[in-house]
Formats: sequence, C-alpha cells, structure tokens
Amino acid sequence: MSQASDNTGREALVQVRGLVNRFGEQVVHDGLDLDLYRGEILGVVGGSGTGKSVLLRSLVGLLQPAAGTVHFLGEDLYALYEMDRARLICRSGVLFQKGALFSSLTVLENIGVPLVEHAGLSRSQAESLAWVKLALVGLAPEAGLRYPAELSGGMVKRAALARALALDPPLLFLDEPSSGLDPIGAAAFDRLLLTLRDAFGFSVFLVTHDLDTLHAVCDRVAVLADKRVRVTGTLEEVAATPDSWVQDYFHGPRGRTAQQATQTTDEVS
Ligand SMILES: Nc1ncnc2c1ncn2[C@@H]1O[C@H](COP(=O)(O)OP(=O)(O)OP(=O)(O)O)[C@@H](O)[C@H]1O
Repeated sequence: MSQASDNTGREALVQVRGLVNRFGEQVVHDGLDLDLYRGEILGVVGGSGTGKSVLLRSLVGLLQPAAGTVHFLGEDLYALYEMDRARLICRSGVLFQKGALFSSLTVLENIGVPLVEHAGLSRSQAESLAWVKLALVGLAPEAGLRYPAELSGGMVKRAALARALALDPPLLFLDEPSSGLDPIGAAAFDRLLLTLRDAFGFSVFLVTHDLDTLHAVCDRVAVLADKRVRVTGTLEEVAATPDSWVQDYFHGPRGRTAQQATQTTDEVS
C-alpha cells in the first residue's frame, strides 16, 4: 500500500489520526493527529507527563490505542495481525531512553540481535555487519567487545543507535537520546544523527527536552499539550505561536541561550 501525501506533496511515512490512549481513568491522548514525513527529523516536545513516550510506544506497536489509527509505512498498524505488525515494525529502529541494551551480550552481539532474529543472518554474518554499524556510529573496534556496563553513557547511546540502524530502517524512533549526556556528548550525538540522516535519508521521530537538539537537528517540531499535538511547524513557526507554554519554552532563559548558540554556530560555519 502506498503512503499518504499531504497537499504539499510530502509523503507521510507515519500518519496518526484521532489517537486516544488511556490508562484506567487517566486519558493521556485524546484525538491526537500527527504526520512524520519522509526524510525529516521531527522533534517532539511538551511538558513532563504530556505523553511523548506513550506516543512513541503507540507508534512502534507496543501500546494498542483505545481509539484512532496509526498508519505505518502505509499499513494500518493496529488492524494487522500481531505477527504482521511485528514484521512491519522491524522496518524501524527504536532507541529507548536508557539504551535498553542486553546486559549479558557484548556491544557487537547486541547490534547483531536484529540481524539474526529478523534478517535471518548467521551469527558470523551478523558479526561482520555489526562491525560496520559500530564504525558508522563512531565507536572504536574495542568498544564492540565490551559489555554495556563497561561503557560510558555516550557510548551506550551510540551502541543503541547502531543496533537501531542494524536493518537499515527507513524510520527511526528516539526517546530523549541526549538525556544523561554532558553538553559536548549531546552535541556530538546530534551531529552524528544529522550526518547519518543526510547519508541514509531515514525519517526520525525524536522525543526531546533538549532545546539545543531542536535547534541543531530538527526540520519540524511538534508540541504536545492538552492530550494532543497543539502545534507543528518549523522551529521558527512554532516559536512564534502565541501559546504560553510555547513562549516560556522557546523564549525563556534556556530557549534564548540555545538560540544564541545556534546563531553563533551558523556564523562560524
Ligand atoms: N504503563 C503505564 N501505566 C500507567 N500509566 C502510564 C504508563 N505509561 C505512562 N503512563 C502515564 O502516562 C502519562 C504520560 O507519560 P509519558 O511517559 O508518555 O510522559 P512524557 O511526556 O514522556 O514525560 P517525560 O517528559 O517526563 O518523560 C504519565 O502520567 C504516566 O504516568
């Protein structure tokens, strides 16, 4: 099935309509609409508890919504049989907040898991390919032989990114990839993400609190509030929205610092 296009001709690889998510009495999303277009990096922001991670879980088949639809690469995700859904989701890579690497496996073995389980490669084929992915995310060969507990926070994120990219997915879902990293490590991760997106052209759904990341890598921003996506657009369009949360977020002291940092980088480059 083909993907949906909007009236500007952009192709939505993920299209969410009327999404409702609830836990018992608590309604987290109520009629949420969102598109993720081919090749873009979409930054998803919102106050704590507005449902950014829950949304990500709904998009990658881990949380069946109470109502609404998620079209994923042209397929109605939750109308599929579980096995077909799992097969479709394999065409995306997910990086969870803490990396979610298997602690008993080395980095190389971790990267090889999707290659063995979903692409049917032998262990030695998976290992050969895992070396390539390791280099792609800027990790030294010796890091491949280490266990997750022996890595720094930045290395864990890179290893998890390598695993998420193992099957060359057209879609990548990242939940706060720079959380827990120092500003230099976070900026390096941002640059890596941008370089890889430019090289491979995948689309990214990026949950973040990090204003520097928004300025550095995102083509569009979606703001979650009141159980929906309240506003989407380029950073400039969203920042100009006369909404009190948006104004505080983008034009408060941290927002101004991030903006100045981007302007300085642009002037230098
Ligand atoms: N499995 C669950 N069971 C019950 N409630 C849940 C579950 N998962 C999430 N929630 C609730 O859903 C709401 C949204 O959570 P979510 O983690 O998506 O927020 P968030 O926007 O990602 O927050 P933060 O920015 O702090 O990470 C919260 O109130 C949370 O307690």
